[in-house]
Amino acid sequence: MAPDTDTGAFTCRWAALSLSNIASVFLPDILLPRDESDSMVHKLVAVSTTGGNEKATGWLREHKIENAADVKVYTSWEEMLESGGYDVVYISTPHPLHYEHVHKALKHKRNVLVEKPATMNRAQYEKLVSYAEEQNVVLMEAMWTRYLPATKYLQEELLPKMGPVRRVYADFSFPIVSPELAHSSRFLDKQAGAGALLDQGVYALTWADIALNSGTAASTKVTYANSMPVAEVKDDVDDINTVILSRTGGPSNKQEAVGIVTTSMTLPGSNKPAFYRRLQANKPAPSVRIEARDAQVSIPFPPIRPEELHVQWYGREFIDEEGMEKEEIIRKPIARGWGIWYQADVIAGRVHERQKNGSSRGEVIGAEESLRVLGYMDQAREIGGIVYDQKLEEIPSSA
Ligand SMILES: NC(=O)C1=CN([C@@H]2O[C@H](COP(=O)(O)OP(=O)(O)OC[C@H]3O[C@@H](n4cnc5c(N)ncnc54)[C@H](OP(=O)(O)O)[C@@H]3O)[C@@H](O)[C@H]2O)C=CC1
Ligand SMILES: O=C1OC[C@@H](O)[C@H](O)[C@H]1O
Repeated sequence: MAPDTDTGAFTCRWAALSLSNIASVFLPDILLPRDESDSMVHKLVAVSTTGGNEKATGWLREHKIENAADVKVYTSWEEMLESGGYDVVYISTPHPLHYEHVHKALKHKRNVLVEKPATMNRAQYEKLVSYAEEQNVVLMEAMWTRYLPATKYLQEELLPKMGPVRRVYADFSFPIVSPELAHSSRFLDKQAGAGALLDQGVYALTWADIALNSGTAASTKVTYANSMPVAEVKDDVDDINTVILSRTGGPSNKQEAVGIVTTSMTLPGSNKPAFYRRLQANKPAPSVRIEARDAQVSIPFPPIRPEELHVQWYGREFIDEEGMEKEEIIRKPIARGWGIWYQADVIAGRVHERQKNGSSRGEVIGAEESLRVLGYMDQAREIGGIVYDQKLEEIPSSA
């Protein structure tokens, strides 16, 4: 356990398994300066990279990591997992490697934050969930969107007041793939888990899950799926996907609702420079629309990083002089940086609690939600015909 700072804040020490593109967003984001009154700070203490010392040194310099000289560099991820000396390991390798990397981390009793999608399928994550519990550590899927202020406000304050949800549209389409993109990129290489459903659908399905499953005992499953691959790429890499979820059940089957979920890695438009900058565009067409009995709420693009909720309440008191429903815009801005750090505070907080108070069993933050969404992706793949090499889907017998 790291000593608390002079201000009494908990210092959460991080190790990074891989210096991936997203690690270059996540790590600088968690290291941004914080208010003195904050109850925790994050510190990077170890990295492992297959790119060797040169990649690590260049990366630490490029990202201006303050304590770079003290960051231990490993060229073997196994060795880093074995050695310890940190509170949480952040795993951001391509998704077909998540199972093996998380499993090894749990074996060494490391707390783990693993990038989305947590694994290739539900069965793999089920296995990791029970293993984390057995090993008495904390595991969490890095579904960062769930932990942002706008999402939390929607779930905790707005949805409970909107009456039963009847329909949700959720789209995450973002043109990552262009004709110029190398076929070896993880976005087009099936061995690296390429495909819009696992990469982007996981967010859109998360929104459908939030809308359909918050505060209800009803059950939701995929009833239709259609998948169109990226043109002119050798393996079928799924691109334009349409998935329909149906919710049934609840008292007298009154909780019927539908979710329409879409993805694309080629629509809308072309992929030109400034990938992450383009993700900051607040486009007027909503990416998510949740329709309930008493109101509807829309979320502008990008649905991975909402900062505004556009709400229309139904009822006479909300009608303007022209007979139209008034729109209320609720702003819930991200306090600093990209906002991917909120989830880091969540897992660090749990780890700190457990270090202070002790624990006899591990815990998986958001386990039910992650498992439900992985289950929807399994069902959609089955119906829509999205197939990966069986080896990527296995649970190795030694594990
Ligand atoms: N939360 C979010 O917003 C985002 C999440 N993601 C998720 O993060 C994951 C990574 O995506 P992305 O950053 O685009 O990936 P990249 O292709 O940029 O990086 C993947 C990295 O994994 C490491 N790696 C690859 N193969 C191996 C191996 N066999 N053994 C050990 N390490 C290996 C390498 O890092 P090194 O060279 O350092 O060893 C490589 O650079 C995916 O699961 C993706 O879905 C991606 C983008 C955004
Ligand atoms: O998680 C992600 O967020 C941004 C996307 O465009 C990217 O493909 C995906 O991996």
